[in-house]
Amino acid sequence: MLPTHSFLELPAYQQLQSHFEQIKGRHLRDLFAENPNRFSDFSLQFEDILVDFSKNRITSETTRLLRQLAGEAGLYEAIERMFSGDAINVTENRSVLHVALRNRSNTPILVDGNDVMPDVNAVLDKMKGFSERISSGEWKGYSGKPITQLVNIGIGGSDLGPVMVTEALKPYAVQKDGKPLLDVHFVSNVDGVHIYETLQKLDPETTLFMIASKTFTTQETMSNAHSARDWFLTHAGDESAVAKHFVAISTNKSEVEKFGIDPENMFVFWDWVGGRYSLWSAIGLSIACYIGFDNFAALLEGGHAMDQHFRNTPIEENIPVTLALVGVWYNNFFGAESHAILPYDQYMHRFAAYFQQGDMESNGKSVDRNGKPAAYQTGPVIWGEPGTNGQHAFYQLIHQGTKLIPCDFIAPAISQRPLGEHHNMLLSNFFAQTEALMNGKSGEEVVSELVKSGKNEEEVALLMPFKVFSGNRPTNSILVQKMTPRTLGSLIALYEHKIFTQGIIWNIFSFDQWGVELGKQLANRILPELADDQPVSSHDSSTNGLINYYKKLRKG
Ligand SMILES: O=P(O)(O)OC[C@H]1O[C@@](O)(CO)[C@@H](O)[C@@H]1O
Repeated sequence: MLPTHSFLELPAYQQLQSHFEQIKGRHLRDLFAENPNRFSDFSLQFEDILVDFSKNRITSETTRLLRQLAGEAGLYEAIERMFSGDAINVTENRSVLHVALRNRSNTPILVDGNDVMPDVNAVLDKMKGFSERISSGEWKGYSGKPITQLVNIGIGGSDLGPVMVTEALKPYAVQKDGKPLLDVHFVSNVDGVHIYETLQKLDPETTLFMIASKTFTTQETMSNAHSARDWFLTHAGDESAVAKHFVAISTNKSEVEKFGIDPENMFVFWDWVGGRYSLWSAIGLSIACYIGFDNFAALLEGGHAMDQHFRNTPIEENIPVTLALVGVWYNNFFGAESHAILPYDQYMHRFAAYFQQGDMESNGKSVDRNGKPAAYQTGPVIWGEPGTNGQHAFYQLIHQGTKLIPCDFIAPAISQRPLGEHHNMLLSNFFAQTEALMNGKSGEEVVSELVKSGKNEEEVALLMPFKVFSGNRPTNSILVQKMTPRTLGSLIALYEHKIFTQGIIWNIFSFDQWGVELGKQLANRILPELADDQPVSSHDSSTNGLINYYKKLRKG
């Protein structure tokens, strides 16, 4: 087992507790007033990515103590252990090497004494060749037509990454006659609606299904894959056509063969790739086909550049570590329970959803690496929607609610789709919201506005309390020049390493996910009970009652 610390007993934790008592009441307005260089003192840059963390309730003493906390928690050693291929995923006895998938400098990375890079590069070459055969039209379906529709069938990490990236990089889609060559679809939910609605849009002669599953045993994915295969065969008629329209992406060759996919059409990855960290692997095949392999390679390059930044940059300039530490500050000292990711970029509309799995499946743990219950908060609830939509949905709570919601605002300086004043309007909101959250609006300002608007004394007295904004609500602003494949790759890797850093500080195992097993086990137990209309009594009264009511209702 790893030599591990107890978070609460770290000297820096105890110093941070007293520091918190000293500064928790400081207002950001005052922190900015006392340091005209606050923006430059609390901003970091990586390539074209500017990270402004000055609108956080921190001082230079806060960052000093937080960095000390990271050192005491063994962060530097932990980073080296990950990059060196040590089996840091202890409970599954696996390495954690999504960084190898994008290791474009090809330095050897050893797992059990073997350099994994030749295998990584062989799969990338196979992905390149396949994506080029699809985009050139060389790959033909059973009736001799080229492929124009891709369907990725997967869930969790076998879905969320490809969805997020193909949406975020839609402007980079391979084009034919002025529009995207490929329609890309994603089926994930076991709800029959999902596969049904997708199949309605497909031409079996020109559709290719990618069955993406690390284990190739996930109930949702295998059910959807079989339904897709059945649908396909009703049109194609002949089993031999399957090979032209189904490929598999998995670590499990025997299950792929059992499904009936030719191993030649299998794109492999390895157990040292976590599902939620797998978009860089063959799981990214739909991405590589949709945006072209060169753009997929640029995504990898961006991730690799951030890996090198994370591994080699001193903590004071280290962006993933900085964002991780600021998150620990709110999570463990201010008691914040969630963290909002708010991209001011409609193409990035699935970015927060992606990191719901990335962060919450990694750090949603309550037992530390010594197997002891964690007597402190660990991973936050991750949520978010694109701006400006969120402003019309939940910003009321962020501005005037009783909860502290640390927020990451993300925006590109250059729009992929410039149109009149739209981008300036978007960015004016991006800038205004963090300014408003920081400054708020005082009672005096509210009174003066109300008087100016003609309200009488009684109306002013009535309205004032409801129109005051306390401000002092913390945000990070991440401003990139343009959301290119490289920039997106760096941004994703940035958040991955933030999650890693927080896991080390909280002394938890971030790369297993035992918490997803119980629900699946119980569902597998209940499924056969639903096969007939006999009432059940093997559960608690609620579950029995619900199942029996379902059986009654479904009769119509
Ligand atoms: O890729 P697969 O093996 O089908 O797993 C899908 C998803 O299921 C999990 O919930 C694990 O069971 C996620 O960790 C994973 O990304």
